[in-house]
Amino acid sequence: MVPIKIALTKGRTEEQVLPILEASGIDCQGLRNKRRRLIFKEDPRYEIILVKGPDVLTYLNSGAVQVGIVGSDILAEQRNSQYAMLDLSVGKCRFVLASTEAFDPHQQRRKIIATKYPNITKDYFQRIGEDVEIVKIEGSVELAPLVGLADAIVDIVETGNTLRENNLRIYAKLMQVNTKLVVNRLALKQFRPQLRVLMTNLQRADAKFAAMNLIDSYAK
Ligand SMILES: Nc1ncnc2c1ncn2[C@@H]1O[C@H](COP(=O)(O)OP(=O)(O)OP(=O)(O)O)[C@@H](O)[C@H]1O
Ligand SMILES: O=P(O)(O)OC[C@H]1O[C@H](OP(=O)(O)OP(=O)(O)O)[C@H](O)[C@@H]1O
Repeated sequence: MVPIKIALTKGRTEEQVLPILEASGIDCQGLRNKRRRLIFKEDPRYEIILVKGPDVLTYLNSGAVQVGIVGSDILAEQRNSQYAMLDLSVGKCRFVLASTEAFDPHQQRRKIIATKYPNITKDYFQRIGEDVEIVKIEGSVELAPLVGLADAIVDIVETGNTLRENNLRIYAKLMQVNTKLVVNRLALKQFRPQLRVLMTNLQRADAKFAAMNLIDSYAK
């Protein structure tokens, strides 16, 4: 049987999804002890490759992989047209507009907004009918309004710690984010029975984790 190829986003997503992959019955020994390896074939049903988030759709669209596991922030930013088939309960956070106390959301001057996500930012300001200048930066986004690079930022917030520790506050909530399983359109036909098994098992494993996390969060 030809294995299904899965592009898994390296880093935070990989760490959060790994227990779900294992609980779904996929052999992840290799991923657990990966060192610098990037391809994992321990489970004969799957070939898992580790890629940067923004590259997941490049692999998926080219047909190099059939399945991608990636944050909905990246899918929205890249205006994905493949099928996001499964919502996982991990990677949950949200997009916000944030800045210092001194920021005036109604300022007359055209605002400068710093972000890692220019399309999401553009779409948001278009929706509310405001023309802004967007400055794309690659990380530590919270710095931008503190050092005068921008008036405000559009970024991801999970716990709110990064905003708090940098004396920033939220001015608007844009959208929710979570990790998704995306499937290449062609693969849906070619790998239908195998994809059914993968998705059913993942959904079940994810539901179990979500329930356990819910109980833990209430029991704290
Ligand atoms: N603070 C957060 N809490 C929860 N999920 C997050 C958070 N930040 C990012 N994510 C989600 O996890 C994915 C991966 O985040 P990660 O921080 O590993 O990526 P990155 O910062 O873009 O990558 P890199 O560190 O390689 O530049 C994001 O695409 C998003 O879906
Ligand atoms: O609300 P919190 O729980 O504090 O999480 C929010 C932070 O997490 C992300 O940054 P990341 O850790 O990916 O670092 P980066 O600055 O390199 O993007 C995001 O860009 C925020 O800075």
